Amino acid sequence: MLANDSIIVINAGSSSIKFSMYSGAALDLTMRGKIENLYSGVARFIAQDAQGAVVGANEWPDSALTHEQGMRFLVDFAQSHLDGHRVVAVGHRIVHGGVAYSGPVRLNAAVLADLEKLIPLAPLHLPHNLAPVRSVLAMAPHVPQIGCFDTAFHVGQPAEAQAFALPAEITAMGVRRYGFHGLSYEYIASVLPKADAGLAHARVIAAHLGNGASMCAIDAGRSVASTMGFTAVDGLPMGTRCGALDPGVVLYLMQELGMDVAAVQKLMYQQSGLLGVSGISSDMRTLEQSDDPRARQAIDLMIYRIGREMGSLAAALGGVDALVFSGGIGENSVALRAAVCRDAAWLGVQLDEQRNAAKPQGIARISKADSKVAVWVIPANEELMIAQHALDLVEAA
Ligand SMILES: Nc1ncnc2c1ncn2[C@@H]1O[C@H](COP(=O)(O)OP(=O)(O)O)[C@@H](O)[C@H]1O
Ligand SMILES: CC(=O)OP(=O)(O)O
Ligand SMILES: [Mg+2]
Repeated sequence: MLANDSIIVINAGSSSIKFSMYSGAALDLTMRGKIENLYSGVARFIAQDAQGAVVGANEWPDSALTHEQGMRFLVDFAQSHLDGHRVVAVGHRIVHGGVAYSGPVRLNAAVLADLEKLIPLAPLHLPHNLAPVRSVLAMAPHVPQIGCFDTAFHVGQPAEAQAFALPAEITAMGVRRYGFHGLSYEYIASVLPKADAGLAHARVIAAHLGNGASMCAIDAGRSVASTMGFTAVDGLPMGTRCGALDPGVVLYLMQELGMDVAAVQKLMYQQSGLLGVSGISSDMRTLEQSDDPRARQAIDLMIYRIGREMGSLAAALGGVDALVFSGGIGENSVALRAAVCRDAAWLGVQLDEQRNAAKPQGIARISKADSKVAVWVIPANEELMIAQHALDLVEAA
């Protein structure tokens, strides 16, 4: 990697597209940008250079911007802001790798065809993850594209953490728990020991709370359990996803209410969670500002379910030494962190209310000095993990 050689990273989430450009062998962040609020209200774009100066901004009022429209805008923007940088690789976050893809991989037509078969396992994400790969393949076929999987970090989980109690032949078909947000957890596991060397072998519960939300039990840097399972609809209630649901509900919806597969999928992925319970919004900021009791009810349900999952993950770990908040909600919602920590007092969590309320920027400890469980805020950085994996693969080639 020469100083002007750059890796572009694309992270297409369910409600946002983030992109970053890293340059030189040290992977210095040279530009980053984000379009958020896709499909709802006012979509916003902002891009910043290495110093944090705004180099681009846009707004799409009331237009319900799609991933495709967003990507088209970002490609145009990136091309006109390359500023002498040579793109040596494009790294992508790919939500599901299924059984076959357990580590970063060079993407080509054959791999794409394979991954397309996994779309039913991640209908809200995979089509948006794969579309930009195809566009870049068509525009610049010689540029290596690297896929990094959200499922990969969880591959080494104990067998019982991965298994459903289903007949063995169904399990053998790949119907098992995978876990997601793995790039986020991998980043957390990599930086936590740098923030506190005493936590290198710790039992950690990490909560990635964004539009998609999950929690992960990490033992000495390795994933041992996750709240997400076969798909990213399991576990916590999210912006628009219901999270864990008695499977009998699905049968009832189909048998008694006559809903077909598409309707049930839409209900579980797009009409539930914070949006469904509140009837107002999937956006935590909007709900926190509302005085409608249904907004409170939706937030309280999320907090309750985080607390329940914390108990479950603590059991998987045999105890807890640290709790980490990440993702748009985890990094920014002072009130949610306070409520979650109050509910987790039984585990030995003691939040420092002042540090929590100080809205920490960057990696910060927010628990009291004598808290048995250290509480940290670690801003999600899936993009850096992707850039590192892409660099490793390009250099190994
Ligand atoms: N200051 C804030 N206070 C509370 N919630 C916030 C704040 N900023 C962002 N959020 C919430 O974070 C969520 C989006 O998380 P993010 O990780 O950016 O999404 P994605 O999963 O699409 O990457 C939204 O619910 C948003 O309301
Ligand atoms: C896996 C997942 O839920 O991703 P996101 O948070 O980007 O929706
Ligand atoms: Mg996210």
